[in-house]
Amino acid sequence: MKVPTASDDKYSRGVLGIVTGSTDYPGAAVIGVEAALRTGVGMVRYLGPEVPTSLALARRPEIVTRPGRVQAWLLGSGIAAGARDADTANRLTTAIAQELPTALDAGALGLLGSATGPTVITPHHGELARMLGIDRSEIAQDPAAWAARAAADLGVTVLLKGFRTHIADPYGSRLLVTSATSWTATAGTGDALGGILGSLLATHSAEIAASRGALAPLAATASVLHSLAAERASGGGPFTVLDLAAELPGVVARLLAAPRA
Ligand SMILES: NC(=O)C1=CN([C@@H]2O[C@H](COP(=O)(O)OP(=O)(O)OC[C@H]3O[C@@H](n4cnc5c(N)ncnc54)[C@H](OP(=O)(O)O)[C@@H]3O)[C@@H](O)[C@H]2O)[C@@H](O)CC1
Ligand SMILES: Nc1ncnc2c1ncn2[C@@H]1O[C@H](COP(=O)(O)OP(=O)(O)O)[C@@H](O)[C@H]1O
Repeated sequence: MKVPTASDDKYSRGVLGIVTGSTDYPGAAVIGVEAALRTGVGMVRYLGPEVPTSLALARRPEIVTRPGRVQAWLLGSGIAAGARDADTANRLTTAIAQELPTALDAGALGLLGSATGPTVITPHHGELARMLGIDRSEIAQDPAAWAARAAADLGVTVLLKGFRTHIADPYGSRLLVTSATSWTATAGTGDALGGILGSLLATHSAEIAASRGALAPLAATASVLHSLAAERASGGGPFTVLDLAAELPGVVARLLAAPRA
């Protein structure tokens, strides 16, 4: 995690561009924006249709909803692959063409073929099965092996979600994050993970530019932050996604204060 210094400003810390949410799934935009801001980023530029834009602004007036320079992108949560409006399709292709560090989720996973920049994909088992043209049960039998194979075949960093989250990259990194609580299996928690990951990509764009090998540890860090925030939000019982997001600043502070091994 990157700690701001006295010489930083909102731009030097990193700006995250977010193209998520739709008229059908506006909540995904709100969740991703909330999680990104609470993980710590210089600025969020949210670009989307009117309904999710209004909802995101109502919850988080600090976001900027005009296009402009960013250091990383989070694309696709809450966007149905087959039902993109022309503006959304245009925003997605424009973002991908910039070749910046990018997290591809949900409805943007199908754009992987045009993503030539440093890319992390964040599928659940059903989405990875669809991408690879295999049955979901095959992935469930050996998710670590399928994450590794997808990373090698697709040439990107893979974060395969589930109770166990497997992270693999084409350069040999293999990381595993086990969820602290299965109360996390609730709608929208994946959208929050996207926001956390996007925030880390934006604040570490220089490290990623120096080496795409930086993506896997950042993806694992996002997953750890997500799991710890879920554990705190849960306290042994159910929680909502915004409860998880509310725990993120405390989780970050606690990890930064912990002595390093
Ligand atoms: N508040 C909001 O705005 C929210 C918006 N959201 C947005 O909704 C959109 C659709 O996302 P989605 O994951 O619900 O459906 P989709 O990718 O079409 O998968 C369909 C098939 O895949 C499987 N499958 C599904 N989940 C699985 C799993 N965890 N692990 C394993 N397999 C799984 C299952 O297949 P089956 O069981 O039928 O074989 C299922 O029928 C997406 O844009 C997302 O961001 C959500 O985040 C919720 C909150
Ligand atoms: N049984 C489980 N126990 C703990 N965590 C889980 C479990 N199932 C899924 N998760 C986590 O919950 C999140 C679900 O993400 P996703 O499937 O994309 O859902 P959504 O699209 O509704 O946000 C992921 O972070 C995943 O790792």
